[in-house]
Amino acid sequence: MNIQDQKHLNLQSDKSTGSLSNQDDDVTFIKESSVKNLLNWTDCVDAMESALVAISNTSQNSETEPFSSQTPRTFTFAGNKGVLLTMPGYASNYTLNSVTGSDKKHSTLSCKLVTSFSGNSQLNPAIPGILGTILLFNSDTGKLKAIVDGTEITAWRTAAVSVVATKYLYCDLSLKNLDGNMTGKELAIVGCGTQGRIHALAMLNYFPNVFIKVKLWNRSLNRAEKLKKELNALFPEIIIVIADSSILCVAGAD
Ligand SMILES: NC(=O)C1=CN([C@@H]2O[C@H](COP(=O)(O)OP(=O)(O)OC[C@H]3O[C@@H](n4cnc5c(N)ncnc54)[C@H](O)[C@@H]3O)[C@@H](O)[C@H]2O)C=CC1
Ligand SMILES: O=C([O-])C1=[NH+]CCC1
Repeated sequence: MNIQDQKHLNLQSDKSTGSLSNQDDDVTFIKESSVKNLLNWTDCVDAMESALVAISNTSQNSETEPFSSQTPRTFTFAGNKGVLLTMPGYASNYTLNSVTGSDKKHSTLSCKLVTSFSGNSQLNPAIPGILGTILLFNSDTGKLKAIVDGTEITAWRTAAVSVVATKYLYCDLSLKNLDGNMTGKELAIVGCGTQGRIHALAMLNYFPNVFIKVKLWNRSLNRAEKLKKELNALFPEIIIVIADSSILCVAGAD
């Protein structure tokens, strides 16, 4: 949303949350930089875990159990330049344990709009190929409550779902049946674009003291080097190496 659009909606800045809210309509706009400040891995993984539980129950008739309703996403092609995806969804009776405890139930009605334009990486300056905007509605009245920049959320939630899968399909199994410990592990990241980067950050932040080494591979060396530098600064105790091939990257990794 550009500045003129914001003025048109008579949005006012809320310094405490970094959000912009239209007091007349009670529509809040949360821009990307504020979204980045609001996200953390514990809450994000918790939310994805709850969403997956709700998604697994589509019966729609529970007063108390989590359930969801989700139509297939639609694809609107903008010639051969890119595509606009619409992703509506409703989740009800879910908990966010890390935020509001296990008693409070939440419901969310929303629609995410995502564009995917592969040429964006060639722009100067480059912008992400995948951009998102999330519309949040009051789930009792259907009234629009918030417009949230969804680019960072889309990146985070994708990696957060991988963390949930790792937690249940790898860590539990590892602790119970495999080698019986969760330290000294090696993480392999194949591809160091948006998703490769955020997956590395998700795994290293959510599972502290688990990984001793991260192996990176990317088709072009410069992106692997950029991520190596970032991870070295954030996790100086972890060995970060660049593998010569994708096969060598995954060889021996956990
Ligand atoms: N960015 C996001 O938030 C989300 C992305 N996705 C999906 O994840 C995938 C990656 O997306 P991004 O990380 O955003 O893209 P990106 O453009 O940031 O990164 C793409 C990665 O793929 C590598 N790559 C591309 N072509 C290759 C080839 N022929 N051989 C080897 N490596 C190649 C690039 O070097 C780069 O590491 C896409 O399929 C996207 O649809 C899914 C959900 C969310
Ligand atoms: O599920 C999602 O949000 C996306 N899938 C591909 C691009 C974004």
